[in-house]
Amino acid sequence: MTEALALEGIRKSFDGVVVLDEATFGAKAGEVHALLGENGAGKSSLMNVAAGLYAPEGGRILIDGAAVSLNGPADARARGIGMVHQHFKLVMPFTVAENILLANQRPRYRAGIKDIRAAIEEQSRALGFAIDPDRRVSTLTVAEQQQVEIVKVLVGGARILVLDEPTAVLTDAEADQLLKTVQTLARAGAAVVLVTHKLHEVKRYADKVTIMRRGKAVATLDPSQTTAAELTQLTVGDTQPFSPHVRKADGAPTRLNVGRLRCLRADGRTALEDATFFVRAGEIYGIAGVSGNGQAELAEALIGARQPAEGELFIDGLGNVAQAPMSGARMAAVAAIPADRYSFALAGTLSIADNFAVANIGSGRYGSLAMVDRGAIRRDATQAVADYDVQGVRSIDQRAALLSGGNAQKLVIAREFSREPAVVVAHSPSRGLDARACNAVHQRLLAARDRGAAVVLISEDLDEVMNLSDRIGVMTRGRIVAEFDRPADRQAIGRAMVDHA
Ligand SMILES: Nc1ncnc2c1ncn2[C@@H]1O[C@H](COP(=O)(O)OP(=O)(O)OP(=O)(O)O)[C@@H](O)[C@H]1O
Repeated sequence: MTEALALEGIRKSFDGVVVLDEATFGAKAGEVHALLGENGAGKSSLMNVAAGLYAPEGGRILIDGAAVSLNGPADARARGIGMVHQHFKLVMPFTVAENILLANQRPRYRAGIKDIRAAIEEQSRALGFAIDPDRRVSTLTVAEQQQVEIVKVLVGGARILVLDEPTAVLTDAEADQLLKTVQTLARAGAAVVLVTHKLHEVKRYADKVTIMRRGKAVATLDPSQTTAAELTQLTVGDTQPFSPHVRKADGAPTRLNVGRLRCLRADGRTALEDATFFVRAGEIYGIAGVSGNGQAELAEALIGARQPAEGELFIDGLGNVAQAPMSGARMAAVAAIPADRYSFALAGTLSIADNFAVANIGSGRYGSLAMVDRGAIRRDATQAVADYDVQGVRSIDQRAALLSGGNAQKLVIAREFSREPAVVVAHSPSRGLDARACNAVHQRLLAARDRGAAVVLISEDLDEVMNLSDRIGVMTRGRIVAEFDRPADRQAIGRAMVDHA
């Protein structure tokens, strides 16, 4: 059968650095084709070529067997290629319907919005999503925004669907539901490309898998005939599995104390309701729960990006900072690894060095604001990039937005751990990381704990929470509804999530 999408010998470089090196990839209608590869291997770049965002320097693009030259993203969309990006491209103050209308222009706004609303409702129903077309995107959780992105490309008539790490922000159950839906779309005739780092998704949902390494597609395999260990080996080479030892923090001082914290969402609805827990020095406190139950708001409140409506937030050495303005001392004390790195952690248009400096400037380590020691910043940024294996850095003066998703996350982590924070707040810290980088981040969290930091690990990935946490709180509807000591019973945690929902 002819491939719906074929990319042959694609070449692309940036600033003279080769990013795609004769990469070849094909996706057939009716199939889910996974694309695997370590952070920075070129997966997003290759798909950006397919989506008309990057013009290739060599090679051919074929749609249904016919060579085409894509004249930008609108041209790719018109030919049935729809891509959902790692970093969503939604306009936050607009409603769902307005966003989808914007991406799929209609001649007249009024008729257009009615028409689009009906299309959204139809697609959402078919996909099993509960999307309200009139909700403002800024009030949606990350998982809901992901669904809007998928509906957006389907409303646009995509039949070649490229999903760049679509489940990175979803819980296991949400991811399963999404991938089942995606599989159904494929069976109904779509060609689906699934960029992912999650091997179980490849094994369970993909009909084929292509592995990329350093800009090349090095193998295409049948996932049912390949073990997860073989896929890991092909993707990142050997990685060392590790087992975190448990540290008993009983009796250690409390470094973070959250009492009856209440936060409202932008639309006035309550996101956090009486959230109460504490974390001791030398302890990882994991927060498990279905996404959208207040985790994002909690993380934002803890890192100072959101002011709580009520409640207390004690940080060791700083006192109650619930209503306090952001300060250099707080930035120095709390390491912030938020789930949405481009909203809260990185400024894409600033250089890598400036992004590195920004969270450390208040500490006085680089002089005063009036006299910044740029030499020291450059030295530390260069060292951190090396220590944390941030790849794809031609120069620390390059814009952070040019890093691959996983490498941008490594930069955030490098910066946040470059000081010795008393409290670490990590929300989905391994989102978008390949197996090796994910292991490295887990090791860093454990090292921070062993050094005496209080670590809050918020993650929708229950395995991650269970593997690393010394204690686990289950969060439902903005409250910690149950707590478990290690070793926690997975079933009991699952029940707590559901019982209180
Ligand atoms: N517009 C751009 N300008 C400069 N460099 C770029 C640009 N887009 C991508 N790159 C570089 O190309 C390389 C491949 O990045 P890409 O995002 O394709 O990797 P990836 O396999 O998707 O990684 P990840 O799993 O981390 O998302 C990286 O080194 C990245 O910095």
